[in-house]
Amino acid sequence: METIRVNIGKALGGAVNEKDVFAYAKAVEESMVKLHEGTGKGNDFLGWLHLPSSITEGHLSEIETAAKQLRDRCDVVVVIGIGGSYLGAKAVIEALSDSFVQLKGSGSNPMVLFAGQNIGEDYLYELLDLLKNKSFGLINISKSGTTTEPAIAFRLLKKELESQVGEGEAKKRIIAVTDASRGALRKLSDIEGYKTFIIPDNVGGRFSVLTPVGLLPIAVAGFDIRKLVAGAEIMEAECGIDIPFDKNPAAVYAATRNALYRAGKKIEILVNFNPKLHYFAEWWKQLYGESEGKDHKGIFPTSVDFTTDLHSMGQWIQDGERTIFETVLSVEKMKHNVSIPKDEEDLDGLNYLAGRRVDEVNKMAELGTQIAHVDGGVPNLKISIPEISEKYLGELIYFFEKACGISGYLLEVNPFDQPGVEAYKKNMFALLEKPGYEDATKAIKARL
Ligand SMILES: O=P(O)(O)OC[C@H]1O[C@H](O)[C@H](O)[C@@H](O)[C@@H]1O
Repeated sequence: METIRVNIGKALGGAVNEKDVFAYAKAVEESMVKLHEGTGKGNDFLGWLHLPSSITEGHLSEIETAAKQLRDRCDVVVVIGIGGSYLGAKAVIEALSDSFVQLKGSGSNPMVLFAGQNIGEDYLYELLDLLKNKSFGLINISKSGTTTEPAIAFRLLKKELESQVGEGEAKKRIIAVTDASRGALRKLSDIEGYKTFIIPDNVGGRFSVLTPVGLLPIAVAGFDIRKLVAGAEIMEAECGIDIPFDKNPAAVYAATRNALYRAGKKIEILVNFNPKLHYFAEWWKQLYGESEGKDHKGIFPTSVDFTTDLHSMGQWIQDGERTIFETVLSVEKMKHNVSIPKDEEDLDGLNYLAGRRVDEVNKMAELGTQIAHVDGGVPNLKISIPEISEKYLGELIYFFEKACGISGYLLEVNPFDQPGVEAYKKNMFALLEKPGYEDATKAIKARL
């Protein structure tokens, strides 16, 4: 059976060698045990570990039925959420969709839009303006149920929806995904009688794409959540505790990036040569950034879209400070076939490419870049993806989650909390004079 594959060959021979990676084998094994026995830091957030294999038929059917309810009633569905309540669905939908879906439409599928992932006033104005002539519904996602950005978006969109279709019909077009009992969104949903899905207590936001947080919007967009989960289940087995170090992709990836970090490679760049994976990298950045960046430690996760960014960031990567390494998401097979046409005049000098596929040019750009960057002192890991499909995206999701858990323990941090995120929120609430923040308001205003 074909699966995604990790190749670390081009990461070795410079800053680290095979011995340095294998030196992590024992620590990786210990990290695995901590994850599987629940004895490590943050062990009340390990629900994601067996999520793919424990999702029931009944649960998937319930999600599909709710998705159908929205699909039948709405031309547009706005998914409201931020961070882990946004990026997984956005990543998968973007990867699987036609690049011009918003202009072409998507057959019988509703258009899926996002809100609550920023506090852009113009963004919200323009969205509300668009929705005025549309039959729309809402999926409101917040694990805590108290996050400011989605709460503002929901208040605005709910009002617009109710004024368009009335309160009764609006209730049928709103689905909430939130905590079982806590938070403002839970309270509101119970009072209004919205259909709700629960985010399990033991699954943190950035590990929640395989819960209704990701699965419901993905199903609404018309994609096969069963294949996504089945792909994740394949990697749950392939990255299992019983798979030896050198055969276990999550173990090898976690060990290699930690070996590189210890050798001074402080920045990991997730590279794609396929614009459909742009948001997959955004999802990955939250996963690794929030999991590892703490106690004044952690690889800084960043991303580039090639070849686009070879014409902007390429110079820095080739020639800047040697503190970086790259992890390339390499998609093997394209969905479509476009060949370069012959031109009699050949003024652009491209006839040497006539009859060859655009993807062949892209693949040579990828190979040429790998050789150039390795020559320039940038270690290069490669993750081969047979094609972009639900199955392989599911595999990628679980692979990265498992490697992240292992890697966080190798770094000796708690990979499952994010205390640092609260600092800006406290200041923002104090500056906005939120009730309960009176002392903080006084203190922060004195500093301005
Ligand atoms: O789902 P929510 O509770 O609304 O949280 C949404 C996001 O915002 C928080 O500030 C955290 O940093 C993220 O880990 C989380 O995914």
